[in-house]
Amino acid sequence: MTTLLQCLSHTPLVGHFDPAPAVLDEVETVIAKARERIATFDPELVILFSPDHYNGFFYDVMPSFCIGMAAHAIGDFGTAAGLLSVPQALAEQCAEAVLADGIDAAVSYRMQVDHGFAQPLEDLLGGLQRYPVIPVFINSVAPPLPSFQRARLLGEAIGRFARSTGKRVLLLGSGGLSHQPPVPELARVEGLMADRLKGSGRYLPADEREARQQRVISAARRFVEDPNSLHPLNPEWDQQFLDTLASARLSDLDGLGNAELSAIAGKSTHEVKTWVAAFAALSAFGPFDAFDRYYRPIPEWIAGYGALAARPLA
Ligand SMILES: O=C(O)/C=C/c1cccc(O)c1O
Ligand SMILES: [Fe+2]
Repeated sequence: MTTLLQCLSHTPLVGHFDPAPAVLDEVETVIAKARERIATFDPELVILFSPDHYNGFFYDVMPSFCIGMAAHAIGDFGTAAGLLSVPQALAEQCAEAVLADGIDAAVSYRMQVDHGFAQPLEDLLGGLQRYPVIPVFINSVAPPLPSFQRARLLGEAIGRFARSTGKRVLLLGSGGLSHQPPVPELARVEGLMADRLKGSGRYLPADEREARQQRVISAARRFVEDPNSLHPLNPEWDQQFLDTLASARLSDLDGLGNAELSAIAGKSTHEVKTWVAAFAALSAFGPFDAFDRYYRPIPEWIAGYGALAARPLA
């Protein structure tokens, strides 16, 4: 097998405000199984699609897509901090191939990433540096957002590159499903917060970082008591989305507009474009089989929480 895919929701609330032990056990079992499968696959290259949450990408320059040539994680919410092991020459070849294929992704030689990248690297791979990883950012929170179609085409281009390497490639998608945590919006803030979103938030003072995290934890507590205190989770849409991916109907999502998705499932649901890109990359290897599907709405984590694996048909 030359490729394996694992998509998984992330949430920085893990360990800060957890669901009941039975739910936690269930999720840990799902993650442990995925981790074991990945260890057996023993990837030579990992390509990780993830969003950011105004920790590394800001409105000074906000790309739709960015491929990391080097990257470091900030360690927000207690996730791992430090350098990722990015194979620079291979990442450069990836960017060349993607641009030659018609997708104008930005590149970064100093990509700053948050829990969106760090959590799957820790939980699924065992750390930031365990395997060589090319990080691929998809803007999922800062309008104007890329469309489902562009995310799919990005994924297909990266998949063609991945296939051309001849390596055992693990494709990871991090984020989603339905959710809307209290991420600030440029159109709704002014003064210091607007300035933070425009770039001064790249190096937050410790007290502001702490206050920011506490705001999210408090919002989660309120959300459990009152599901309308944030945009409600949408298990029905989440399950349909998983059906769409599992049955390889990725282009069915092309017609779903960004405003429509926000209204149906919440403004951070655009993170599912990381899953679409990962599945599109897998599709470049031919027909695939999706398996080990998991889903549960977990309000404590402000997440329609899911997992789905896939591999090429034999
Ligand atoms: O505030 C943030 O940085 C993001 C929080 C969050 C909460 C729940 C689910 C997610 O995907 C998040 O990124
Ligand atoms: Fe997120």
